[in-house]
Amino acid sequence: MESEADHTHCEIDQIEEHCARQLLCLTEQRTGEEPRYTHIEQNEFLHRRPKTLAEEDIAICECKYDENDPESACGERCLNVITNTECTPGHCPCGVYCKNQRFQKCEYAKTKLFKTEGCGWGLLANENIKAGQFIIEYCGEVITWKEAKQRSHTYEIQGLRDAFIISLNASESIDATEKGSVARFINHSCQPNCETRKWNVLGEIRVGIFAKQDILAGTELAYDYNFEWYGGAKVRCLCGASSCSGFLGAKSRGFQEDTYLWEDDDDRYSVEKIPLYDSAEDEPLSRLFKAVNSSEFDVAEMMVNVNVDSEPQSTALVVQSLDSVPMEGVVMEVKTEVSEERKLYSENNQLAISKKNAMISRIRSNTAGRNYHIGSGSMSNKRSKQYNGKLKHGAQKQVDAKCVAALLASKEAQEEILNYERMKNNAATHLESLYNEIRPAIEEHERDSQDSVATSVAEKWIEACCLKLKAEFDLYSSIVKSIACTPRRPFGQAEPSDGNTENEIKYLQN
Ligand SMILES: C[S@@+](CC[C@H](N)C(=O)[O-])C[C@H]1O[C@@H](n2cnc3c(N)ncnc32)[C@H](O)[C@@H]1O
Repeated sequence: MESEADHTHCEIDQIEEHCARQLLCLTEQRTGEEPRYTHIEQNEFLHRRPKTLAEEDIAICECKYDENDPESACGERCLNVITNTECTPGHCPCGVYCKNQRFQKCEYAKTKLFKTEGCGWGLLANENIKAGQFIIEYCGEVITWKEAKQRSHTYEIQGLRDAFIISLNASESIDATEKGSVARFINHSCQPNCETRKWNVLGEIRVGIFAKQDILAGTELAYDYNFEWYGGAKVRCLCGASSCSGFLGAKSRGFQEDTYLWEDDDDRYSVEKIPLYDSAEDEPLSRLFKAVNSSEFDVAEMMVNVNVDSEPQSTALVVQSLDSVPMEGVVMEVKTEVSEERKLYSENNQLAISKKNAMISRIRSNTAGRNYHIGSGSMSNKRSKQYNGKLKHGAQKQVDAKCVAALLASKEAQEEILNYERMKNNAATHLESLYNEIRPAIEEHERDSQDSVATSVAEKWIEACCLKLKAEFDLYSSIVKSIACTPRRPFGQAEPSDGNTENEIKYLQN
């Protein structure tokens, strides 16, 4: 049974931990080492006052404390817990025994900051953590969405490599760049052991990091950022999971629209320093730390090992090239070997195709799990040069119908191809105007981290996509048919002026 004395001990522990963290910040700031930030354990509201809960809005649960049943004092069955709402002190029937004030009382798991290989700083469990356990609150400055966009642009210009802005709700974000809790150091993994959850605490939404599974002391904590990488750098994901999506925020629009990588000139992402894992079995829970037997675990020793003795075991990392990163969305690949001496593929369509795929991707994905966003800062010249000219996997090559038609001897075949091309272009124009029409709706839903795109919007888009795909299919099948059945015009010969040139065979009609 918990007593008042236990509570006092717990508070003293928390104060000690708080002081230790402040000291760490100050020490690091003094020695000029990263990370430099101000440690806070409460969100700071920059554009408004924190909400105060009106008496009538206080959610009071029906729990009754029973000393023989620890779960009775606001455990899993508590109505407030079920609705992700913390009990209000002074109003909970369980009084001091209420276990549902974890954010308010900073009931964090013990964690430890450490230097990773390749991902900057990271956070590890400094005690065994149970599945579902609240680990820490993601604290920072609460700012408007607009301010978040401006800030991330500024950070980008300043050359800040790490992103610390997460989405709080439809119109607000938390920026932990300058001020935050140690949750700001938790790295991303495509196979994470933690997740974020939003809780209503005294009327305000707050973001917590929770364990998805039992986590042994010494294991690096990680959650799936799934963030909206609206602009700025793409960061190659170094989580090492077999299911790794290749990049941080790989599902986001920004990922598909932007084209440069931080790592190109960043020592931190030097790929030869990353250990190579041959198979999923070989893959550790964390790329950096295998699960450590907690009884033998010594954080101090490990910190030394990490900082001093961390020479890489392997000198190679298989890095997926950007070209091979799978994109969501419907793409059509047509391979035609029409001519060696003529360039049949137009790259002008790359941007448009990429944009459409990004759109489809957004419609498909549910935004509920997305946490991060980066403002739509423009790409610096330096960065844009580094990645110029690289094609992304999803941006499939497009057949230049006019070039193909010009190679054919049959005027009828030429006309058919050009006709299908016109239809395809019309469908593309329709899709383009639809994109502009529904864009505000899409963006609005993207900002709302709890919602997904409305079905009516998605249906409209899908219909236009299908029409365009059909038009493309018609065009490409016409090209394939023509190439298979119509002789080519000999190289250097003028284009046929009518359908009866010498070389022509009767064009195969439908
Ligand atoms: C919220 S911060 C995490 C703390 C950060 N590592 C630091 O040193 O302050 C997010 C940044 O960490 C880096 N990062 C996090 N997870 C990563 C991963 N799986 N692969 C590569 N970089 C990662 C990226 O630079 C990202 O923008």
